[in-house]
Amino acid sequence: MKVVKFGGSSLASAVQLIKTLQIIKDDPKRKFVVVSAPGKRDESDVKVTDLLIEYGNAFIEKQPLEEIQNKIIQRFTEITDELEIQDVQKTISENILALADLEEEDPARIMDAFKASGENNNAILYASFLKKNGLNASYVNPKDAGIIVTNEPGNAMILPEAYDEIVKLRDREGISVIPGFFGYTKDGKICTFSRGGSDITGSIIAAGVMADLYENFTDVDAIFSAHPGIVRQPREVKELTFREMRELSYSGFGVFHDEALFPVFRADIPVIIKNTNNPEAPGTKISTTRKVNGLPVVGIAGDRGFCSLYLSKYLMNREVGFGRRVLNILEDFNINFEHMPSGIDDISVIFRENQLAPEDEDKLLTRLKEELALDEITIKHDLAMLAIVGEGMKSAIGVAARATQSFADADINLEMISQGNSEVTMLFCIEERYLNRGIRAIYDAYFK
Ligand SMILES: Nc1ncnc2c1ncn2[C@@H]1O[C@H](COP(=O)(O)OP(=O)(O)O)[C@@H](O)[C@H]1O
Ligand SMILES: N[C@@H](CC(=O)OP(=O)(O)O)C(=O)O
Repeated sequence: MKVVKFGGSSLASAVQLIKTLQIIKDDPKRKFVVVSAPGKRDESDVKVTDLLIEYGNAFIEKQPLEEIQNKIIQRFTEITDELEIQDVQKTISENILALADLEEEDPARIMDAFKASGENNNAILYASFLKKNGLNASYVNPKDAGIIVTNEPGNAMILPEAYDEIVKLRDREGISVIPGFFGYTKDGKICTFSRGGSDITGSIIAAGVMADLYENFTDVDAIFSAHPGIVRQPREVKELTFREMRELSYSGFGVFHDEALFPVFRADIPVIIKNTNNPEAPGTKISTTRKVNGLPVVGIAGDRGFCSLYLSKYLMNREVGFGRRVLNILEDFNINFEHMPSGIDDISVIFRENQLAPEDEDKLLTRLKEELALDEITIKHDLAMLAIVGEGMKSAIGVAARATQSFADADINLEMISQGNSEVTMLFCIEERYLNRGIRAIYDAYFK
């Protein structure tokens, strides 16, 4: 059996839903369908999830709700009218309006209940659409599916015991349509995954039902070696390992959520990324191993929004526990660091800017300077991390040399270089404003 996930772009309009119907009909093994909320119909459009966030904010701030409610209902009505499944529209409209009766104080929980209703109502809609077209399909609420998650609004994680329930879905008759993006806490509260989290639901269901394949349908023929908005017509990647995909997703490939790989990786279930608009294209396969085709690098990813703390102290190398004390102070500020390159007498800590509230910056620097008796401490903002990824890098010589030369030729100064022991990724920290130029330079160096 196969688990299929349709992303927001695949369900943005009636025309898109009709394409997905053919995909489901083409293969009777497609027994589990995980759906996102309707996404963007074109570049200028707004995703239903973003409309629901606007609705949730208006509700929290006790502002008028009618306009935004109508906008959301209208998005669904356009689809149900065109697909002639108007009977289900009444339920969806009522569900959207009922959000305004929510009795909940915590803004984060309110927001999750609002966000989740995009996927939930779309699953109700989608099951009705499949039935109308002669398929034996039914909607399954994530609670009934057994998707029990941690109590972290907007950032939930699946609990291990959830799999004991999810496996029971195998016995269901017909096609099960499951909303993506959210689960329930042990005490029955809705909690969403982080943004893009329907990919995670698909992976959880695939691992839970022990599927043969997890098919993730999106709007591109394959995963490309670089973001198609940055490099013109980048090369398609036929195969990736889980490790390569994890590194690329984490470093900025928005096409597949980085946390979504974990369940399928552990269960050793291959993933295929395919295009709803061109399902004949072979797509990109992600699995444990792949043939290394001679090229050391498979992809180049980049992400903005980092900052770097530079700490220096003469004879730091002699001080036992120095690193631990730095990290303890960071922990007090709830900062999760990404990288920590070090020299003899200095250490840098790179973390995402959103980890540190601007009003806390001075406090953090003062505490570090005083408690660690530093000679110097500085913080640099507006940095980007650029990652070069490929299993083939392990056995290739000169990968770093070629990259650093390309940065030099493109007139880009390197703030930091780091290569993990796995040798699957090499990371470069550069100024944010040079990120796209850097990606293009590195792409040309490895693929042209
Ligand atoms: N390296 C990449 N390869 C393919 N697509 C990428 C890459 N990096 C970013 N993307 C973007 O990811 C988009 C698909 O992801 P997403 O918007 O989450 O789709 P969905 O609506 O199917 O969930 C593509 O349209 C593309 O612009
Ligand atoms: N709709 C949610 C979850 C999701 O996965 O959506 P998409 O498949 O459109 O990336 C979001 O926008 O975050």
